[in-house]
Amino acid sequence: MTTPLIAPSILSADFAKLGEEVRAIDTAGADWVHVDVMDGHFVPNLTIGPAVVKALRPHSDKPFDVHLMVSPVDLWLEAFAEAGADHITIHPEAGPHTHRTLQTIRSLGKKAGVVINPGTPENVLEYLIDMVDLVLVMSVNPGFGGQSFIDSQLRKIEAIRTMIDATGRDIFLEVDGGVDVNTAPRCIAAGADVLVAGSATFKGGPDRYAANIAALKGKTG
Ligand SMILES: O=C(CO)[C@@H](O)[C@H](O)COP(=O)(O)O
Ligand SMILES: [Co+2]
Repeated sequence: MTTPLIAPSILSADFAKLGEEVRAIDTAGADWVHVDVMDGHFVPNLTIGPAVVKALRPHSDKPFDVHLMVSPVDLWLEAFAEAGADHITIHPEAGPHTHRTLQTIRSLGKKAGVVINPGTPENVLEYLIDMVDLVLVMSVNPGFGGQSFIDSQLRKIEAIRTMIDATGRDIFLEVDGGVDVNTAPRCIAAGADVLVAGSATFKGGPDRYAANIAALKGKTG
């Protein structure tokens, strides 16, 4: 089975020592650093802004995968790009002109991604796929870490894998929410190549991060 890239969500890190936590997951084998940005309006939770991303940037050379759960989203693209985001992913529900939003992200020199909520069908990608470098399938409703994986999203991952393969381009297919050692292999079998994992990475504290990430990659120690 393909070895996935692992993107720990720092939403599950110790917020009192975020720089240290980012360094710890980097050393432990994280491939990307997933940053959940929530505005208390698009989703019922409030997290971090561009100043925190900028402060964390020197702590790792790994790509910063910034998941914007913010509406309206366009106002924030430049600030997160300048703060050091490498990937910026947006929800189509978070602004009136998704295609233009993706154009803007790319014009800022960043990889652009669309995030598909559990209740949103994959056909939202039909006229956007030429504009994306990654697709992020939410396997929980956005807003919180530690929720249970929604099984129905596996069928969506399979459908999006077929859509991506038909483009002939390299587009990452990422899954976010409730990913653990049990659900990870199912996501990979369905066609995912990047797994976001918050609780499953950070559980047990820093001494466990390397083993947790290895287990998500399907490598037993
Ligand atoms: O975007 C989100 C939640 O909105 C995620 O990135 C979660 O933070 C993942 O947490 P776990 O489900 O892996 O604990
Ligand atoms: Co996320």
